[in-house]
Amino acid sequence: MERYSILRVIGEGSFVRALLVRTRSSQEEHVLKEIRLPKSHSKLEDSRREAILLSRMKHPNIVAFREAFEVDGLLCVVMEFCSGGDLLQRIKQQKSAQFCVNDILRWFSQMCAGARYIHDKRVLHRDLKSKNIFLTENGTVKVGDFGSACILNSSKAYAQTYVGTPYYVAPEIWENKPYNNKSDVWSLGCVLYELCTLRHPFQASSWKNLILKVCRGSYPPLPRQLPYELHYLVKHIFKTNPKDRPSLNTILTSHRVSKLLRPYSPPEVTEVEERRRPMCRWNRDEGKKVADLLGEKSLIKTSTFEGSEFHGEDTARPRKQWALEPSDSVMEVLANASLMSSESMVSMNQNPTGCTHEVADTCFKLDPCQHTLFKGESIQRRRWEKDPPEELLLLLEKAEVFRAFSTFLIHKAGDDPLIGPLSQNHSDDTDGSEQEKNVDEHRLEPRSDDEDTDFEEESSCNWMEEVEKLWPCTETSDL
Ligand SMILES: Nc1ncnc2c1ncn2[C@@H]1O[C@H](COP(=O)(O)OP(=O)(O)OP(=O)(O)O)[C@@H](O)[C@H]1O
Repeated sequence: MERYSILRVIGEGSFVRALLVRTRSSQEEHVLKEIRLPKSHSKLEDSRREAILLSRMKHPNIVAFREAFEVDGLLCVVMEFCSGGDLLQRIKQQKSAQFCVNDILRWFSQMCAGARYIHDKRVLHRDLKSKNIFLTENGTVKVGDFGSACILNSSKAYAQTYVGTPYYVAPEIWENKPYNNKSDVWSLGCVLYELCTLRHPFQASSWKNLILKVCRGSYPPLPRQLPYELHYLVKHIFKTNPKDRPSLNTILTSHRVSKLLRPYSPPEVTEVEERRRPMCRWNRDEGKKVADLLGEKSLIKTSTFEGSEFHGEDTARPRKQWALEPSDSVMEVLANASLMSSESMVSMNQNPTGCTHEVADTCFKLDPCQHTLFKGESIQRRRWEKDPPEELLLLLEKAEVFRAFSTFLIHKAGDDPLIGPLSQNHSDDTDGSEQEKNVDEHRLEPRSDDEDTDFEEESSCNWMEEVEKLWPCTETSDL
């Protein structure tokens, strides 16, 4: 501890204190998080999780870990200081001025790159929200706060309780279904929506309405002036069935929005993508065939008088043409050129079912009874129930809003969950939800992304139990 001098306290909760410190040797500023260590062994391990997980993450879009140590019953985690503050503060600073599209794309691309790295390590963050996404001095986005993260297929006991923030929690969590990488995607979708609108996508004055809206994927549409790709992405991310949601890898590489995001990806990420893309090379025979064909095409073209029609001239202008045999240099270039394999064509032009977008669109339109035709097969699409369990809704209906305040303890924060950090006031006139459903069903309707669910936590969390614990006086016989 003597290696650091404390500059100021930047945040304080019941168990955690965040300090801005200066490292005496280098004079660099860092954040030192002091976490009060619990007495019980299992909870002790939980507390160490953030330090352990953070120490394993090395990525330009993840808050860098420096060191961790224990002293006087405190776990101290020292990490990079992001002097630009968090995204929530940044959004609030805007007041009502919208962000420019470039900023939205840059930040979103970088947070996806950071979160994809986490998923690649089979870790779920589980508390992605604008408050946990930081900006450095030069405007780089860093995903932080791994206090709620979990390693997949780890302790089932931990998996029983989903630690999250209600505004950002995916429908499958409320529906008591297994959560997976797509649940983090939902949360990032909420952050993206906030960047686009400066509002939460799901806003309500009661728990029941909040959960209903989330479970129906019902949110006010994005401003029309935003690019079509962003509309499409948000709609895709807020699919209530996680299998229909794209993974972060899809978003960054093969989604309609990818080409808009790519210029903003950190160079390291683009390089990794290049390495992931299988490289195929022409062999010499194939190269010769293509070169021959090109040669023929040139010959055919040269039999017409280029430009005469357009310019109204009838003078023949001879074009350069290949000799009958393609030159050695052409053969050389073709032999070494990378050929886009059919696999990468799929990622560029097709959805993960293998249909091109046009074909898949047709499949979708021809398919009112939820069957998707592909390669002559009829594949039954699985669907999730539309609404959360009736039992849960009845419980929530009985719960008074002020009790919802304590429910937020499940999510380890102290604010009223129904006054989100961006909520203007407690009441919400958008509780009526159906009209908020996005329109343009055919154009924007994304298709199932089953193969894209990288991994899934085996045990589901049990919200029913959590809610019942909070409202023990509720007579279950009344339900
Ligand atoms: N690496 C960092 N760089 C800059 N500020 C940080 C960093 N990490 C945390 N902070 C800030 O420190 C404060 C406390 O953060 P901390 O993660 O302890 O709790 P919190 O975000 O307030 O609560 P929660 O437990 O809900 O995440 C917050 O204002 C946060 O923005």
